[in-house]
Amino acid sequence: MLEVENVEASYGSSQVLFGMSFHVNPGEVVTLMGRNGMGKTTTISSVMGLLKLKAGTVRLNGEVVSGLPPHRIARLGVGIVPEGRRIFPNLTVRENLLMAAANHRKVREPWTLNRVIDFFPRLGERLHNGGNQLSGGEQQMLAIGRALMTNPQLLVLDEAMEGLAPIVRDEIWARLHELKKTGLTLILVDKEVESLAGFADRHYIVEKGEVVWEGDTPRLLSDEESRMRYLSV
Ligand SMILES: Nc1ncnc2c1ncn2[C@@H]1O[C@H](COP(=O)(O)OP(=O)(O)OP(=O)(O)O)[C@@H](O)[C@H]1O
Repeated sequence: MLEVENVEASYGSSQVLFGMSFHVNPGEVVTLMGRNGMGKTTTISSVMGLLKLKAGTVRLNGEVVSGLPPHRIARLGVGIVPEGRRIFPNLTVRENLLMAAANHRKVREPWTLNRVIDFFPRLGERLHNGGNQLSGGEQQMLAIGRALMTNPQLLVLDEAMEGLAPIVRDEIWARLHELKKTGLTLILVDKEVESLAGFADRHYIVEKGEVVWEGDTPRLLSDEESRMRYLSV
């Protein structure tokens, strides 16, 4: 579904991605792991069209999308739950959700306001609260709900569990399991090997702007040396 090939990208004169390559098959859950500052978020920005590539290609369903503006890539069905959530603090929960609503690919059972509220009942209780009146967990649910309202075929979550209490994380993991069951393709950027291993199919470890390790979950769990080398802090 998604192929990222030899992507190079910079912020001004400082290069961050040096030949980033990975792929995601339809229905898969894939992680990008790695320590802080290694280029995971920059990789996501490159996929979303938020950063001009110096080299390399991004393909979605076989078609080159690198070079397209972000709104075109979003219309093709790539949804994002960005690092830091970025919900609109001055809009209500309902407004945050409705402003994202789109079904450009004409999916048969689209995500709607009611479906998102059924999925996250807590958002239903907070529908008329402002984005700035929500707890961290509720904000994260809203960020996921908002991305679902775009009816993505590929959903990217960047550090979705960051700063959340364990009980809230469990609640959100349970929802992500439900999304996986629907066949939605997911990319998770995260650092928590334990929770990711129980959920994802394959993993890529990013270091200094390139993939230095890849493998499925059993391989990740058995390769303690690589986990220590690339992921321990
Ligand atoms: N907007 C920016 N302008 C300049 N440099 C940036 C910008 N965003 C990120 N960087 C730098 O690019 C490098 C990669 O950052 P990136 O956010 O992609 O890493 P990451 O692996 O996602 O880490 P984290 O988990 O901390 O978000 C870092 O050195 C960072 O300081």
